[in-house]
Amino acid sequence: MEKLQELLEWAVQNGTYIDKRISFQEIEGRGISAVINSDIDSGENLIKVPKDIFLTPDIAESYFKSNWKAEHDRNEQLQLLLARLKFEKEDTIVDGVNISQKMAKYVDFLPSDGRSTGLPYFWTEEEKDLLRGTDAEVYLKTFMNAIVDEWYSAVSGLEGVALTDDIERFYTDYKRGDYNKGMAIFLEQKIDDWTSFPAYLWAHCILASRAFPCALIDPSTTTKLHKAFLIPVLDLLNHKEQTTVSWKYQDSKFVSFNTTEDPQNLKKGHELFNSYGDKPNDQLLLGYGFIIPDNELDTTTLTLKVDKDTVDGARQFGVKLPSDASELGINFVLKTNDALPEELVDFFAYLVRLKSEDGIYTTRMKLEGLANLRSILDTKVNVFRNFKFITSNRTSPDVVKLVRVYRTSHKVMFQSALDEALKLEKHLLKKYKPLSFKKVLKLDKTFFNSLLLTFGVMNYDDLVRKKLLDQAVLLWIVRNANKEHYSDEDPSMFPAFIYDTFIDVKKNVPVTAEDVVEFREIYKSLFPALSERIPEVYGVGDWSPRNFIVAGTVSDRLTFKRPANSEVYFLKREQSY
Ligand SMILES: C[S@@+](CC[C@H](N)C(=O)[O-])C[C@H]1O[C@@H](n2cnc3c(N)ncnc32)[C@H](O)[C@@H]1O
Repeated sequence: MEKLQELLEWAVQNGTYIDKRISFQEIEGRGISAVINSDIDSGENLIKVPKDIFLTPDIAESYFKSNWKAEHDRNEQLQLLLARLKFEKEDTIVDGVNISQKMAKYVDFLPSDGRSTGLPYFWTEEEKDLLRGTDAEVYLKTFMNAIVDEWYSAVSGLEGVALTDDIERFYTDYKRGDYNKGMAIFLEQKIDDWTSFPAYLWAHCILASRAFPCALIDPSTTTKLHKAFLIPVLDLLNHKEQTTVSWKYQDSKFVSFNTTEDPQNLKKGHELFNSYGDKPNDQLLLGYGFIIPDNELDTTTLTLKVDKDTVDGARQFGVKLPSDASELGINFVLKTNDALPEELVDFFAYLVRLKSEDGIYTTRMKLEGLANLRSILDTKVNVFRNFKFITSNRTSPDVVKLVRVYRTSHKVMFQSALDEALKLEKHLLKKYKPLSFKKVLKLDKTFFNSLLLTFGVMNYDDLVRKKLLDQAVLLWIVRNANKEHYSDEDPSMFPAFIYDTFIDVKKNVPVTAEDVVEFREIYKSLFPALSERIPEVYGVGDWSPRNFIVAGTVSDRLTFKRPANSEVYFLKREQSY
């Protein structure tokens, strides 16, 4: 708190304006926070910070000048300058100004070490393990690798700064994978070299969690939103989702903070919030070290790996894949308010399409695809549900609590996707009202009796239990093809689309040697017994093995088996909307 007071006094002495109705205090779980002392009815100009105390990339550029040899299109220079200000005892002079002295109160106030930034880069290995299998785990590794490379490129390109052996060794060992485990121990050491990786990572975390976009003060950076600068005091405000604020660069002299938050939320005792932008929990966790329970803007990723032909084929078919989709992975983003994106359903439909379904999404494809998607989502939910939290004296209760909420929010998103997939399946079945095999058995009493007599099947569930469902479907498809031979039966029992598909397949699809092998056993288990026992059904028309093979293809093309209850439906080949 003493450092906070010193920071505020310094800022005010240097021209900062802080509305008297705001004070700063520590709030459990959020650190320093801005609290309202008396009701605010208009949120204009509550804080104004003069440009003279900003820490900008320009200052960093002036400091490094021609000594800087590396490429830099991110925040490398400012991060390195900040690391120097924090961890180097010698003064840093920029264009004759002693920046170390000038910014001392600000730099002293900033978290004293990496761990205190709260960002997961500085978590213990045991804490990072708690993120296993989540998007945050992937981001953490990917970003850490990128920051290491960015740092090494920056420091090794610094003219006049000789890198220590330790630095060189760290980089080589890191690249070899020696730090895959053990990074935490390395990062726990006291930082005493401003060019070291821990110093740079600390500075990266400070910019990630406190900086503002340069575009605010420098129009030339409007397309480079990652370019950042620091505004003392304004960076003391915490974040609230969907709060409406604005920062204005007035007369190119100072940045003001303004809020149009509902005055009900600006009453005495409330906290004055900033907005860090609309962010899902992964971004909040990686950038700020906190997350929002029940975050309406949350997202999770379902990553699928398929070969290049499938990625290209899906695109050609018209599936709207994410732009970065490739054979390395397709990342489908599931959102809290859009748990089951259409393109994900389309992609799964595409994966199960048959040659005969080229060009359109049939209802069968949609239903079959959904069934497969549901099984993947179900696995995801179970992985989250069964995750065991291993805690020890190397896992802080705060981190455990945070990861619990994070993991729960992801489990909930996968569960919502699963619920949506089930709803969509029900909706499609209701909309297209396909003929169910259960209904067929009710209508076609002769056929059902034949199953009763030969297999002792009493009802549909019996068929499923005795694993005779698939055979029964094939038998009925062949019976349907033989419909002209059943003059006593009601012809409306035999739908034309199944008959027509049968004729079409028989005419156009060649029988392969594999087909013969596949159907031989099934056929032998049924014939000639069936035709001998129930000749009125199986002794008329064509019950040859060939027709069985054709029925197999017809079944592939026209049926969908609902995983929840093994109900089989016959679906016309038609576009699903
Ligand atoms: C820009 S600083 C805000 C000032 C900060 N509270 C401090 O003590 O200096 C951002 C940091 O504040 C904390 N923070 C901001 N908003 C928060 C929130 N809604 N919940 C929890 N922590 C929050 C996080 O530690 C974050 O990294």
